[in-house]
Amino acid sequence: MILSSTIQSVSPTIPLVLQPQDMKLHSWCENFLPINPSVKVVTTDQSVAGRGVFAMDDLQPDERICFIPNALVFHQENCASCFPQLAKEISKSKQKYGFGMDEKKFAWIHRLWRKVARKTRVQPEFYHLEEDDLWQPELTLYALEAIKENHPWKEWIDQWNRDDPTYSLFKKNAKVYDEEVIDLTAKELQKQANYFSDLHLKAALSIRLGRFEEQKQVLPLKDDVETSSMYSLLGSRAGELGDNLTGVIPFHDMINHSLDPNLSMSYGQDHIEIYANRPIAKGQELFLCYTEIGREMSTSNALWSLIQWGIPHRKEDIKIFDF
Ligand SMILES: C[S@@+](CC[C@H](N)C(=O)[O-])C[C@H]1O[C@@H](n2cnc3c(N)ncnc32)[C@H](O)[C@@H]1O
Repeated sequence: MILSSTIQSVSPTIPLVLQPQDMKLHSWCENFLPINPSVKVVTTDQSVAGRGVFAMDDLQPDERICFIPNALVFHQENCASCFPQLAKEISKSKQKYGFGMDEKKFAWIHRLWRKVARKTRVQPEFYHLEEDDLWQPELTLYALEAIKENHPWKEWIDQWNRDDPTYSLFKKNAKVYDEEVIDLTAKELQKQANYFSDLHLKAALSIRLGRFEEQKQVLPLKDDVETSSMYSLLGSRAGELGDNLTGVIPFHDMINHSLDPNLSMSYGQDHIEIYANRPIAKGQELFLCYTEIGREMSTSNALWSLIQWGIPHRKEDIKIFDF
């Protein structure tokens, strides 16, 4: 994986070739959403992340890349109408949990956070688990259900992928007390972003795993590798879509991140559109900026981006040093 969140890939010398899994994914997308015939999802070393979306022909500014009907977006509301039984179970679990009722239940995570704060001098935000924080475990349950039920989303979900140290940790279904594996993961992450201290990385990983454990006490998630892998995959693909609505947008989720993106998005009443915001030459990779913060990237955003999305940023792209 190349550590280049801001560098646009140059026109490749080797022609881009679609692998069989790329063709499968592409035909799934084309079945459901209009995509510009000049762009393709390609698995290639020329992508910043092993797979991305590329221009197979020159694209003009404002040219539409794809049109995604809201009904296809994998978010809590659409999932609840596709899987009403599971939606009922989720809602019952939330009611049973009773947010804010039993603060003592999570005293252990507050203790952990205090320890982290003492060691790193980072003041972690102390917050109690709220209903809005449950999008990741909730969408995990729906994604696993879609696979089980062979829902039309399955073919797309089967292609979800990420390749970074945090994902490896979740693929082992590691726990917050597995210090050795957390240590090793922090070392791997440090190779990608050596401006973070070992302690910061370990703290961030522990908080991430701790929060997952906390969420597992609210929703009926299994304690297995399939569940924790899906949870981590979702974390790297989902975005906030509106009030209490988070989701994964088909095709959009195949586009990699850059702080200097060549694509922009617009939101209609019932659809989302992605279009080129400048001329894009044949062979270039297409990019969106995942963070609204864009060029105002701070150290805490960079740490979050590394842990949650698996995306390292260059030190020179960090403009605000908030720890
Ligand atoms: C929404 S997906 C993008 C498509 C992804 N490459 C794929 O093959 O499915 C987000 C994942 O892509 C990778 N990624 C995206 N942008 C990246 C970048 N600029 N540098 C490194 N990895 C990136 C990260 O692993 C992240 O978890």
